Amino acid sequence: MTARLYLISPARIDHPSIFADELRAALDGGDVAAFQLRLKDVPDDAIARAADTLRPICQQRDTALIMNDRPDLAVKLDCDGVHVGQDDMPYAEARRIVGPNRQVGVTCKASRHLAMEAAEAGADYVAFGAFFPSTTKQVTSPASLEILEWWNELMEVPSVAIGGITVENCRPVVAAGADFLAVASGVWNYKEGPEAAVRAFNEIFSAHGQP
Ligand SMILES: Cc1ncc(COP(=O)(O)OP(=O)(O)O)c(N)n1
Ligand SMILES: Cc1ncsc1CCOP(=O)(O)O
Ligand SMILES: [Mg+2]
Repeated sequence: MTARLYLISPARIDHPSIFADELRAALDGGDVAAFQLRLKDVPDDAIARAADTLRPICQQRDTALIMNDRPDLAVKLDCDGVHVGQDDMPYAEARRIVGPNRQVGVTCKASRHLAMEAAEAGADYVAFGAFFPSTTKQVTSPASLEILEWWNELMEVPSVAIGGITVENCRPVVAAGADFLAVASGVWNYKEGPEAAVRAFNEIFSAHGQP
């Protein structure tokens, strides 16, 4: 399977209707499997405004809308899933809140043990990282490519690679077998703009899939 892009939102979206144009442009650049609304320290009503504006854009393009941290808001705002980290809540609690029909992804940092645990419990994907220094989040768990190779060899549950991934540095992550590359800055701050970034990532994914 070739890798796919998992887009992470900027940490703040102060004007959802302006950001909507940026998101549309990014998604026009090519395939994006998922878009995660990751608004940190933002009031619920602002998260709701952003979700309501961005949901139809994701739906039109078959991009799953994933809520970060908050399974309650994933349900309330009709998202396709939720992502929870080790400091947010246990997988089982997130699953109980969202039910069986929404996706639950779990941060597993650089830990084989956390990933096995999450997969056995029923997570829809496990996220490993950080693979590179990130300007979006302080990296506390540097991950190496071996964990992706090991996971890809042994397990069916999809893996997400995250942390400082860019068009320029992503090739070894793709080659190591990551199913999804989760990217924030590498898309929003790409020198030629988000649409060009999504196009460039997809060109790399397709080239890797060629015999
Ligand atoms: C796809 C994906 N992977 C990892 C994370 C990080 O989650 P977490 O450790 O809970 O940190 P915050 O993003 O909440 O700051 C993620 N959000 N998405
Ligand atoms: C949320 C998160 N978790 C580990 S690194 C990271 C930030 C991802 O953003 P970027 O692609 O800009 O490094
Ligand atoms: Mg979190």
